[in-house]
Amino acid sequence: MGAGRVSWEIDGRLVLDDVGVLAPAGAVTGLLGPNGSGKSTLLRVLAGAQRAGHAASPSGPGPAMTFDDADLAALPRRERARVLALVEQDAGTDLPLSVLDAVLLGRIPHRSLLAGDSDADRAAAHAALAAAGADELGDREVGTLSGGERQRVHMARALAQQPRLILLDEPTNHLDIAAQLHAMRVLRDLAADGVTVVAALHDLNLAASTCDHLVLLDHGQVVAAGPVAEVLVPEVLEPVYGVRVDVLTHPRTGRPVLSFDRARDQNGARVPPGLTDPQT
Ligand SMILES: Nc1ncnc2c1ncn2[C@@H]1O[C@H](COP(=O)(O)OP(=O)(O)OP(=O)(O)O)[C@@H](O)[C@H]1O
Repeated sequence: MGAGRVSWEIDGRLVLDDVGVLAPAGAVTGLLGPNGSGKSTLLRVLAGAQRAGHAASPSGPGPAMTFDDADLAALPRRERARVLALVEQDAGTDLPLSVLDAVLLGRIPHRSLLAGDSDADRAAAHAALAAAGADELGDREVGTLSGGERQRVHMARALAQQPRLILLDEPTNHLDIAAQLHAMRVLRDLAADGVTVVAALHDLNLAASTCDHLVLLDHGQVVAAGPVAEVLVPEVLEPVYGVRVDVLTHPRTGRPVLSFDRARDQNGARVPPGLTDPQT
């Protein structure tokens, strides 16, 4: 996925300031950043689903995001849904909908407008539920599920959509540790099948263990982007998050493992972020 430049204004405030995102195909890209840095807004703008606010200069004309050279925002909704799935944070529903029916919604872009669910649609929905670790929930009503169960169902709906680009907003925030690892495995498998995966994540260690590529936002701007080993370093993270960061190396995987502490000097006084001495 290649992005042009995205600027977005809400209530007169620039919440995305000339943001460009490149997400390699067949890779898991982690979208990182502190609260309010613009991750959810960016994902929704890229998916054409952002309702509040409007595009702003200085981005100027041109597509916000291209996928296989097509301007995704310009695609008709139905066509876009054949390419792209968005898994939103806490996307609740008040409809009395069974889990299976909720997952079958992901099949709509792939069938003719008046057709009902085919056997193939049902098979795809059951396969998606199984892949998301939710195969026992099919008969439940979505509104009765726990947060983690609902999160698996949202993932299953997106998998049933069989997208080539999947955008996920905090896909693991309600999941227990085993389910988190399972969800990230699912994303890695999608990437191995050639799907472009972009996931907003708060857990930097989950990003370290799973992602190939990272984009770090701060105050609506991209402050770092690149391979995991280049972005998850104290010089980049400390000024953005305002904490002290130590980076170790995982003995088995060789990937970074991060430890965090409040930034302090030798006397125990708090120091401005980014000024910690890596020797202490
Ligand atoms: N509907 C809205 N009305 C006003 N401001 C909004 C609206 N939606 C988002 N914002 C503001 O835009 C900024 C970016 O919000 P966004 O939700 O994209 O951040 P985020 O990085 O996803 O945050 P978090 O990690 O807390 O989920 C924030 O300052 C937020 O308050």
